[in-house]
Formats: sequence, structure tokens, C-alpha cells
Amino acid sequence: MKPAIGILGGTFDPVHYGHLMPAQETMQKLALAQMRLMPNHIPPHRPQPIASAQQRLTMLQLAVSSMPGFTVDGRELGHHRPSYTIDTLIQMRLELPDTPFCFLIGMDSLLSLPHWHRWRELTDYAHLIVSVRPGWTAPRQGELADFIQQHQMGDPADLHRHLHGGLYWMQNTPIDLSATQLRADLAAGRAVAGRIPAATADYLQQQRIYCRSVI
Ligand SMILES: Nc1ncnc2c1ncn2[C@@H]1O[C@H](COP(=O)(O)OP(=O)(O)OP(=O)(O)O)[C@@H](O)[C@H]1O
Ligand SMILES: O=C(O)c1ccc[n+]([C@@H]2O[C@H](COP(=O)([O-])O)[C@@H](O)[C@H]2O)c1
Repeated sequence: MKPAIGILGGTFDPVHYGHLMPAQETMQKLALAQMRLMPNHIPPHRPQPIASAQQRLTMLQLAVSSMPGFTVDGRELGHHRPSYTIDTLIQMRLELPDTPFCFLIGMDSLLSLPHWHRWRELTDYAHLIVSVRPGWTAPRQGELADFIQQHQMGDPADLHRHLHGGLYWMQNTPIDLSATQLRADLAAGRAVAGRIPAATADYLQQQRIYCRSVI
């Protein structure tokens, strides 16, 4: 069995430290071999992004250029159809049959999981690593709570022993940041320093991506 890798999918419109810091902390604490940031092309369950696919890819590439172990996986950008995570994980599993996958999601994404395409099958291909996010708490009852209970994994070493199947709570430092808030600030001309990597911030300002955006 190869060492586990981390995958963080997202719209990244734009990428910010609420994505990057929890992902870095997770990579270190779980001893993941790498962290792949994977932008989606057509997000399945949300309004379409303001930045183009190419701009979101460039913003991510600039962000990871100073982060050892981080890479950008642009595979979903090549498909002109909704980016269903299950399809992507099936494709990745064919490429990496012996590598455990740790698919990172924030608590807000976990709560929406029952609306994802073939959601119960996600753990047939990856572990789910759930990051705390200010303002969001785990469900206590219902089908998602049952699913969590079935898959909960307490020992992080199990993430490396099994290719998939676990749900692990990552108690990382909470970061109260969202792309929605950043788009609003950028549209209003407010500073974003310290919330977005400097190289990414320079690029999006130079491209005037969110200047008069409709939030
Ligand atoms: N501050 C944060 N803390 C923990 N997880 C986060 C945070 N921000 C985003 N995430 C997680 O990162 C993934 C990608 O998020 P996404 O690109 O939609 O960012 P976002 O800030 O939630 O965007 P938006 O405000 O446009 O909805 C999701 O799983 C989301 O839960
Ligand atoms: O597969 C699905 O049905 C599905 C539904 C909602 C979100 N996702 C994935 O979850 C990740 C975070 O999504 P988002 O919308 O919070 O940026 C990203 O990789 C999306 O493609 C996937």
C-alpha cells in the first residue's frame, strides 16, 4: 500500500487561506504524501463561478507555488459537464490502485452530502476528512448522522491501512473565511491581504476579476 494522499475539491472562486491552512494542517497531521487541489468545472449544486476555469486554475497554481507538497489537479476542468466527485474518484482509483485517498471537505460540504450524486458510494473510493468550519456543526440525527456513525474512524493510522471507507474528523484551527465574503470585499474595493496568498491577490487584481462582480 502506498502512502495516502489528500484531495481538496472546490470551486475556488477564489482560493483563500480557509482552503489552504486546513489543507496544510491536515497534510501534516495525517502525514499525507501530497495534497491535490482540484477545481471543478461546472459545480453541481451552486451558482456558476465568476472567474473563468482558466483564471481559477491560475489562481490555484500561484497559491501552491510556495506550498511544498501541494499540487493542482485540473482534470475536472477538461469536462464540459457537471463535476461529480464520484466520477472523478473512480477515474483516479484506476490511475492509483494502491493509494489511499483522503477527500477533504469542510463541515458545510458534509451537510450537503446527501444531495451529491451517488453520495453513499464516495466512501467506496476514498476516506472523507471533515474540517471544522466556523458556523457549522455536524448533524445529530437522520440519514447523514447514520452514515457518519457507520464510517467514523478514530485512528488516523487506519487512513493509511485502508484505501477508502473512513470518515475522520479533523480538528484543525478554525478559519472564518469564505470566497463569498472575499468576492464582496473585492467588489467593494476592500483589502484582502492576509486572506489570499499574495501572488493570487496580485493576479486577480491585475485581471480585475471580481471588480464589479454580482455576488
Ligand atoms: N474557511 C473554511 N474552513 C474549512 N473548510 C473550508 C473553508 N472554506 C472552504 N472550505 C471547504 O473547501 C471546499 C471548497 O470550498 P469552496 O471553493 O466552495 O469555498 P467557499 O469559501 O465555501 O466558497 P463560496 O463562499 O463561494 O461558497 C469545501 O469543501 C468547503 O467546505
Ligand atoms: O458530486 C457531487 O454531486 C457534488 C456536489 C457538490 C459538491 N461536490 C464537490 O465538492 C467539492 C466542494 O464543492 P463546492 O461547491 O463547495 O466548491 C468540489 O470538489 C465539488 O465538485 C460534488
